Amino acid sequence: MSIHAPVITVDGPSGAGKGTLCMLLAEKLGWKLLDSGAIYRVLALAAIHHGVDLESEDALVPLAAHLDVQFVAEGELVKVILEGEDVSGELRKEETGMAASKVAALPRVREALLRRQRAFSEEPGLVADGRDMGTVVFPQAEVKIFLDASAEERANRRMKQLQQKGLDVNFDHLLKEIQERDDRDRNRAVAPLRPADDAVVLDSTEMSIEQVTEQALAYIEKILSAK
Ligand SMILES: Nc1ncnc2c1ncn2[C@@H]1O[C@H](COP(=O)(O)OP(=O)(O)OP(=O)(O)O)[C@@H](O)[C@H]1O
Ligand SMILES: Nc1ccn([C@@H]2O[C@H](COP(=O)(O)O)[C@@H](O)[C@H]2O)c(=O)n1
Repeated sequence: MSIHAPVITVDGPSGAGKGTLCMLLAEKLGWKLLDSGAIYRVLALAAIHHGVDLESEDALVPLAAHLDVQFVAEGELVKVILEGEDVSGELRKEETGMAASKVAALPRVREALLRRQRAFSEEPGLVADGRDMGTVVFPQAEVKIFLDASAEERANRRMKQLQQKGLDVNFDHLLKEIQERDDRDRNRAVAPLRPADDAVVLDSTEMSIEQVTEQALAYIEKILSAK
């Protein structure tokens, strides 16, 4: 029997649909949600605002350890406040994701953010979205899902998402950025993006959001009812 609050981890590459799936799962189960990518993105923004080099591990570690950030729920949305400033818009930009993947490649930076991520785990349970949730942050998680999709499909989804925000985007440029970020996330020395040994892999390339949610829920129910 587990002595900690139950955790469901959802890892995978950028644009696979992790955030969408995690939000729906957390809503259905009434569990907490951790968007760990947002923490790396906030750190990257803090570094940029303070003129800190994104590759300087020595300068980034204290910034990570004392990150002054609040996630404020406002209806369906979460406002992100960094050092008193609302950075919610800036946070979701593609360039912020790219900067986040640079700071996320540094081992001591990841170490400095571990406790902050684990603190999200509380009753009745947590749905954790990221790259290393099942392998490093919550290795004891009851359910581990690795959500994948082809790079082309992910770029296509991102393009539609940005177009809905009224932005003019180029598919080839987005695909190149996604591949560059994947490459950095998969090949870094610490906590590289990969499925945990005990994760189920869901390939969502040909699946709708509803189909992904249905399959994930069926898997979660199967595992949790057997515990
Ligand atoms: N199965 C799906 N079919 C079509 N579109 C999808 C699917 N899942 C998610 N999407 C859409 O793809 C876009 C990216 O999804 P989402 O933000 O959930 O991905 P993510 O894996 O969390 O990405 P990131 O790691 O970069 O934050 C969103 O616009 C979302 O609505
Ligand atoms: N557990 C995690 C989560 C994220 N990252 C890095 O942050 C970048 C941004 O993540 P998004 O999910 O918000 O797109 C991502 O590319 C990773 O480099 C991470 O390393 N570990």
